[in-house]
Amino acid sequence: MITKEQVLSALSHVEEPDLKKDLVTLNMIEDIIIEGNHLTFSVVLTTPACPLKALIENACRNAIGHFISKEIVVDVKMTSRVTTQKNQPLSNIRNIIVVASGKGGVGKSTVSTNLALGLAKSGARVGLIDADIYGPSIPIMFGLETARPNATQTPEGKTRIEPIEKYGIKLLSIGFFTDPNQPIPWRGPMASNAIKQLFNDADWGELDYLVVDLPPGTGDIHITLTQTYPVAGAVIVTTPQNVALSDAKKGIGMFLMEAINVPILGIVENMSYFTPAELPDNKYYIFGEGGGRKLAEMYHTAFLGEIPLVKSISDAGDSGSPVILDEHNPMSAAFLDLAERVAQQVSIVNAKAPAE
Ligand SMILES: Nc1ncnc2c1ncn2[C@@H]1O[C@H](COP(=O)(O)OP(=O)(O)OP(=O)(O)O)[C@@H](O)[C@H]1O
Repeated sequence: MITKEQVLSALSHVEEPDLKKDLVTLNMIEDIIIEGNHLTFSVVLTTPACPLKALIENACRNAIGHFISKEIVVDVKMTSRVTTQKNQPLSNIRNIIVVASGKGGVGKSTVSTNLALGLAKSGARVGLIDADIYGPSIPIMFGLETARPNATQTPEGKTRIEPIEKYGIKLLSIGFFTDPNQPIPWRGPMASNAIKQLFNDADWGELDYLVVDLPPGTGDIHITLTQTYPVAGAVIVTTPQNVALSDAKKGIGMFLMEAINVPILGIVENMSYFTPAELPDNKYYIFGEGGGRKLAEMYHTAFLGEIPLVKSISDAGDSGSPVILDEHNPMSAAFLDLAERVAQQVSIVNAKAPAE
C-alpha cells in the first residue's frame, strides 16, 4: 500500500516550468486519495488557461511511475484557482489586464475582445471594459449597438449598473452610455469619472480577469486607471510598421514610469502578414517582418504572438460574433493560444509579487 508521503515525495520532483518551483512547495497538490493501487489527486493550477496543463499532467504521471511504481493507476484532476494580483483594492476582481497600443487602429479592441473570450473559454470568470472614449468599438464587436445596461438605485442611493452578459462574459462599454452619432468632447476629469463609474458602480460579481480596452496613446484614462486600480499588467498591441512600433515604445515607456509602474505582460503583433483565404499556407509580410518580436526582446518581455491580417477577423468584428467563437476558423485557435500566454504571464507576475 502506498502512502500520501510517498505521493508527495514523488510529486516534489515535478517542477512548475514557469514558477520554477516544485508542485508540492507551491501547494498545488490537493485531495490525494489512495485506494489499493488506484491513486487520485488534484493539481491546482494558477489559471484554467494554463498552456502547460498537459505537460504538467504528464510529468506527474511519470513521477509516480518512476518514483513509486508503474503498476499504479493514476487519475489526475487538473483544476485551478486563479492567483490575485498585488494590492488589488477591488476584492471581487482578482486581476485587471489592460490592453493598450501607442497608435490607433492597430487592433486593440479586436485583441481585447478575443482575449476576454479566450480566457472565458478556458473556464475563467471574465469581464471586459471598453474604456476607449474616442471610439468605443466593443458594442459593434458584440452586436450590442443598441444595448443599454440596467441601472438600479441601492437603498443608500448609490447607482448599481448591471454589466451586459454575452458569450459567457460580462461587459460594459463607455459606448453604452453615449449616442454613437453625437461625439462627446471629453474633458480630462469628465472622462476619468466616467471610467471610474464602470469600475465602482458596476456589479461585476466575482471575476478572475477584468480585461480593459484602453484608448490609443497615453492620456488621462491611462493615468487615472493605473493610479486608482492597480493593474496586474499591460498587453501591448502593435502592427509591424515602424510608425506603430515607435508609438508602442512610447506606450511601454509610460507603463514603466515610476509613478505608473505597471508590468508589461507582453507584445502582440497584429496584422503581421496577409494570408488570402484561398491560399491559407501563403504568408505575405506586407508591413515588414519581426518588428513585434524585436520590440519584446528589447524590453525583455514576452512575445505573445503574431495575428495575421485576414478578412474573417474583420468580418467577425463587424458582424458582432468575434472570430474566436468560430471553432472551424484557425484564428480561433490562434486567439486561444494568445489568451493562454497572457494568463501565463499574469500568473508569473503574481508569483513574483504575491499579494500583501
Ligand atoms: N488581424 C486582423 N485582420 C483583419 N482585420 C483586422 C485585424 N485586426 C483588426 N482588424 C480590423 O481593423 C479594424 C480596427 O481594429 P480595432 O477596432 O480592433 O482597432 P483599435 O486599435 O482598437 O482601434 P481604435 O484606435 O479605434 O481603438 C477593425 O475593423 C477590425 O475588425
